[in-house]
Amino acid sequence: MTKVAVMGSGSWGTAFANMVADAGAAEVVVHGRRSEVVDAINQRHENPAYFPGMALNPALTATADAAKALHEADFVVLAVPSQTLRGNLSAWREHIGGQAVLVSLMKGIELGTCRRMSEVATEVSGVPEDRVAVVSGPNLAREIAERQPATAVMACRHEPTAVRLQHICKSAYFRPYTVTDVVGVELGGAVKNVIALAVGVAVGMGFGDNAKASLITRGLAETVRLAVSLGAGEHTLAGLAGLGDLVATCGSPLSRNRTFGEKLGSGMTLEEVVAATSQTAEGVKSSESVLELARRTGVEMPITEAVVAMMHHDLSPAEALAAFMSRTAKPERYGF
Ligand SMILES: NC(=O)C1=CN([C@@H]2O[C@H](COP(=O)(O)OP(=O)(O)OC[C@H]3O[C@@H](n4cnc5c(N)ncnc54)[C@H](O)[C@@H]3O)[C@@H](O)[C@H]2O)C=CC1
Ligand SMILES: O=C(CO)COP(=O)(O)O
Repeated sequence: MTKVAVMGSGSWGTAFANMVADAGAAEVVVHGRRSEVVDAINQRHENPAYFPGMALNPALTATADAAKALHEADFVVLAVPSQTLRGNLSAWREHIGGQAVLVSLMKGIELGTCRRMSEVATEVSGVPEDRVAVVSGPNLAREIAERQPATAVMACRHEPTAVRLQHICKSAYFRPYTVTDVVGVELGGAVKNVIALAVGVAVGMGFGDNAKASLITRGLAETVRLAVSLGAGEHTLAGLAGLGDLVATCGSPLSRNRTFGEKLGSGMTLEEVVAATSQTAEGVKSSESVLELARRTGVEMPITEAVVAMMHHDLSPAEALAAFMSRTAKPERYGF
């Protein structure tokens, strides 16, 4: 039987592993760092750190031994924070089999290098691009752990690899589509976290659906500008990994990025928000890499600029709003 190793037992790693176990076409093992989480998954079929009281598939197993998880794995699913992937994968690569497919669940851009996660995965592991895939879309982990219906895209330059991944993920409540535009899918996922921070700030400031919809729509426009400049197909951003994920994340109180922004918008200081956040809010760090990519490609990204200024340069939400609203009047453009 196909073996899937999910490296990371946090929110999305656990929900994804459980979803693949439910799909029934593969044997699934999760690698976690904490023995209490590993023991709880094996003995009580529960991850008390992320989804207390929620029943996981009893066939799902866990191990704290990375080599054991990776042994003879056909698919190696990477579910760690974007900024730690390079370090994590460096430790794991010697145990990854010669024909394994790497699958990134991550939505971030590496600080310093501005690399997408599939690029980091290829560079560190030596696994060729044809065997590196990305899963993205409107996938709030808790809803999927609750077995609510969802869709996603499985992206790989080599379509047969995406189809293999689709086969092991398809279930009664999860409908995966395939695409070959890895650049568009990864940029869609990384930038939506930045836009979700901005939406969260607006929500925290007490604004309603007009502000939210405006940020989502203009956020999509700047995402398309960047992604197309870097080689993506425009239509990908109108799909699940672009618009779909933006709508889900920006509309949901379950989003860690939106929640982070909301706390800042409601008056907490950045330090207080950081101290109150235990899970990964990727947009906080990735916003700097996204802005750097925009500068390199000469693309204008005003919402991203405002987010970077609020997250890293002490601009207050009120100042960011004033700066955004006083921009020069212009015709509406979607993309270019
Ligand atoms: N939670 C969600 O709803 C979704 C998350 N994602 C993406 O999946 C990726 C992982 O996110 P989550 O599972 O939600 O994050 P999380 O914060 O819930 O879990 C991160 C996991 O990585 C592990 N880890 C391994 N090495 C680490 C290190 N050096 N530092 C910190 N943690 C380390 C942690 O122990 C933990 O199990 C992110 O890129 C996120 O954007 C994508 C779709 C949905
Ligand atoms: O990517 C997500 C939903 O698709 C989850 O968003 P957060 O990381 O903001 O929780």
